[in-house]
Formats: sequence, structure tokens, C-alpha cells
Amino acid sequence: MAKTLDGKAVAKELREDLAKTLQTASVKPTLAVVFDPADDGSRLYVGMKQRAAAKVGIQTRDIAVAEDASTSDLAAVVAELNEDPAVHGILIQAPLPKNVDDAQVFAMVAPEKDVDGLGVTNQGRLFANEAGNYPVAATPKGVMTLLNHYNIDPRGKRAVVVGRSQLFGRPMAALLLNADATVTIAHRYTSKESLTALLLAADIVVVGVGIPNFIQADQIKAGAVVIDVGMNLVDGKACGDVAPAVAEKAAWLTPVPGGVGPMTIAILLESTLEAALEQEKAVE
Ligand SMILES: Nc1nc2c(c(=O)[nH]1)N[C@@H](CN(C=O)c1ccc(C(=O)N[C@@H](CCC(=O)O)C(=O)O)cc1)CN2
Repeated sequence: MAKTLDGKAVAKELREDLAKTLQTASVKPTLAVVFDPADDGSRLYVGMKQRAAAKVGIQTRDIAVAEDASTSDLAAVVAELNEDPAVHGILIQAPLPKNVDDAQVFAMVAPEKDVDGLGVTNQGRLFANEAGNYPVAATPKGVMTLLNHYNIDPRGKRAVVVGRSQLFGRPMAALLLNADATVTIAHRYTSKESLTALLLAADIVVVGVGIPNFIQADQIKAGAVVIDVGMNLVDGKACGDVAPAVAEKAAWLTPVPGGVGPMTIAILLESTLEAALEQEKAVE
């Protein structure tokens, strides 16, 4: 039976450390959250982020986007936040309304305020494996933090990332590559046959496609590490992309809920504090 990669517990530790640091920090960070209030998922996740931020001592500022907003409307919103010295971090909660190009909006955020690491500058740094401290997309960074916590070293391992989004798959693959894994990305055009062959050879599988039971036990190598980034609702209950029977094959598995989700939020808060401290240093 697989051991649990307990994101809920690791995220709690991370948040407690952040709260301690913030008690004596010289800056009280402010995170601006730009989101579509008509999207049920966004309302839920933004609420979770706001509550977690308040508990550690980070202020949030809500910016609700109108249903008929365009990319250029968002450009004006982001430009104002970029210029506001009271705002240290800007979070663009995806998805934005249908007339907005999310990727273009991610790219408008000033790199020093891009706490979600989704803009081209910070993604470029990650893909170049640039040394130093810059924000990285919260979900993939949360996965790496979880692996590290359980002393699972990707070096020399065969890793398969299923999904190629800007939020998850691309930065996930870059982080695993930067950690010296041999990485393959599978996506919607990868045939089921090829995907199964890749998965059966993989030591580490990270999947985030938004389809319940997408990964079955007979596609997983015995002893693999399986990270479920999926977040689906089935009969009102949260579940991931990995079938429950995978627990009988894998050595390690993340639960849903309680795995990668809480890590995503904790890493966002950590990146917000780091951005605020950097901006304060730059002003001095
Ligand atoms: N700008 C961003 N947009 C989105 C991101 C992101 O990282 N940045 N990720 C997802 C959603 N997401 C954060 O925004 C997120 C999803 C789920 C969770 C979480 O903790 N889920 C709980 C279960 C919740 C439930 O019971 O329904 C868990 O896994 O334990 C946190 C964050 C899309 N957009």
C-alpha cells in the first residue's frame, strides 16, 4: 500500500513558519487577487487563499473582474497594481472571463510582483534554470517541496508529467528537469498506448488533467511515486485524476483532498512574503 505524501500536514508546517516570520518582519505584505467571481472554482480557491493569507499575516485586496471584461480592460487593472507601491504581489486567478486571454494577462504582471511565477520573465528564468530567488508557479513548486520533505530525490529518475498547461505541466517539467530527472511531457495528443508505455517506465508520475480516474493502477510501475494534481468534483466530493486502486501499486501517493492543493496555497503565501521583502530591500 502506498505511503501518503501528506500535503495538508506539510503545508500547515510551512504556514506556521511563515506566520512566525511575519510576526517580526519589517513589512506587512499585500497580495492583490484578480479573479472572476462568476467562476465557482475561482470563488472557492480565492476564498481559501484569502483565509490562509489572513491567518499568517498577509493582507489581500480583491479585484473582481466583470463578466464582459476584455484583455485590454485587464491591462489597465494590472498596470495600476504594478505601479502601486502598497501592493507587493499580484495573483491572476485562472480562469478569467471568456473574452480575456489569461496568458497575456499573466505576462502583464511586473516580474517582481508576479508571485505566481506565471509571467514570461519568471517562466524564462525557470526554463533557463537561472540561479537565485524568483517566483515559480505555486502548484509545481508545491510538488517539489513535498518531494523534498519526504526525501524523494528526482535526480536520475524517469519522470512523466501528464498535462502541459502554463500553470502546471510546463513549469512542473522544468522543475523536474532542473532537479536532474529525465522528463517526458504527455498531453491530450499523446495516444493512450504511448501514455501507458511511458507511465509503466516512470519512477515519478505527476498528473494534472482534470479527468477523474484518468490514471489506472495497471498503467503504473510497482513502487512509483504518484502525484495527483487533479481537482475534480464528483457527486459534490473533491477527487483527483488518479484511480484509488493506484494506491495498491505505488510506493508514494498524494491524496485529494489534502495533497497538492494545500501546498499550492502555502507556496503562494511564501512567494508573497519573499516578494515583499525583496521590494522593501530595493527601496532602501
Ligand atoms: N493563478 C492561479 N490560478 C489557478 C491555480 C494557481 O495555482 N494559480 N490553481 C488552480 C486552483 N487552485 C489555486 O488557485 C487550487 C485548487 C485546489 C486547492 C485545494 O487546496 N484544494 C483542496 C480541496 C478543496 C475542496 O475540498 O474542494 C485540497 O486539495 O485539499 C488549492 C488551490 C486553478 N487556478
